[in-house]
Amino acid sequence: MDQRESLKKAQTVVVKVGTRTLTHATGKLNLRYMEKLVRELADLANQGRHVVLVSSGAVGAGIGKLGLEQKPQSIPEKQAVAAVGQGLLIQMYEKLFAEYGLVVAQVLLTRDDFNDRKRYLNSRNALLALLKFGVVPVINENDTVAVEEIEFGDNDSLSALVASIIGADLLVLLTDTGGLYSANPKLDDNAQRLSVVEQITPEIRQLAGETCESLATGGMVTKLMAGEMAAKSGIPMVIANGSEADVLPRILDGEDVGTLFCARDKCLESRKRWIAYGQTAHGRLIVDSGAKKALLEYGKSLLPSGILEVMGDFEQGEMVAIEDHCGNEFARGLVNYNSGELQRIKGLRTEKAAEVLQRTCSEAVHRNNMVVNS
Ligand SMILES: Nc1ncnc2c1ncn2[C@@H]1O[C@H](COP(=O)(O)OP(=O)(O)O)[C@@H](O)[C@H]1O
Ligand SMILES: N[C@@H](CCC(=O)OP(=O)(O)O)C(=O)O
Repeated sequence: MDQRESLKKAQTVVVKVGTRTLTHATGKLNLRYMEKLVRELADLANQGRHVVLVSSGAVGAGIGKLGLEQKPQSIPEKQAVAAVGQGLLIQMYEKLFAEYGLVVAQVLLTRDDFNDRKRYLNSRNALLALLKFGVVPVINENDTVAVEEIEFGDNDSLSALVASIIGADLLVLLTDTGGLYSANPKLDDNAQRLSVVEQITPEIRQLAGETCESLATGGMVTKLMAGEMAAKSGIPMVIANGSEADVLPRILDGEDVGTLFCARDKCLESRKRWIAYGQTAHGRLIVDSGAKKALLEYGKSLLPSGILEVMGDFEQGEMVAIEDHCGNEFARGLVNYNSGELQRIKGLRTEKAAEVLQRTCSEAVHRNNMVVNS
């Protein structure tokens, strides 16, 4: 079936909207746009689809409300401004969705909520329960508590992770350009829109530039990262201009709107998605070329004998990045030893490792707990 045609059947749709589309340059909410967005989402819900909204704009709206000239630089100020803006956003969504008889639920997440598998599954179950009740979850990063170590930093990645954990059928990123262009259309008048991207290759990545807007985060770079995460989770993604008339119904009617990023046929199963995207790496294992080949080409587990260096401080069961000696990460997985133990047995054959630790020794990272880049 044509890739666009297949979008018609999407049952659960995650829509992410960026700051620049939700707020005016003053930081005040763009009410006309919010009304349009809510109307289109409500119409999708009326078609019997489940909709999830990932909405940025808390910092932008907070700036507008407090009459600040620019984005605050310090973390506490940014957190305070987000707390003000998030309230405004949800109040407006509640009012607008209520006009169409829909109930909204505010869901604020941080990266930390996904690190622990139990919390990850709890978040998923809560979101699925909301959808079962016919509620529209309105999700944002919990900016008021998220500091660097536990933040996503951009809602493009957050929306892809949300789509992945609830097993959505489509992710739509609404922004202020008509999709991915051959160059940044804000800077180059000759830039051409790409209609379909089969796979995010290094050439495609090269097209993506930063944002030109001071209130936005990430530009096309983070949108392509989201696309990669979605594709590997088996979910197609569309980037489109949120201001275009009827943009959401047209995408779901299979029209040639925005840029469609196709899903991979071979995608990761749920637990491996959590290993690949839900977790932050607690440490790094630098491995030799033999180990790299065994992992990438022969689908093997990582043995202590292939480890050259152990970096960072981690506990057994935590997620570590696996890198070659040039520092290229090519896999990640849950480690069977803590960092102190691995320091003592790195480079040793299994029998020798057992002698050193005085217990039976096995793989450093078992294949079942590992995801390799493909
Ligand atoms: N190749 C490209 N195609 C389209 N937009 C691009 C490209 N490279 C960079 N951009 C920039 O990405 C911006 C959209 O990202 P961003 O400002 O972060 O929006 P949002 O707030 O919707 O997340 C565009 O306004 C544009 O300036
Ligand atoms: N969580 C932040 C938005 C972060 C973000 O990704 O912004 P954007 O690039 O405008 O989607 C906020 O609500 O202000």
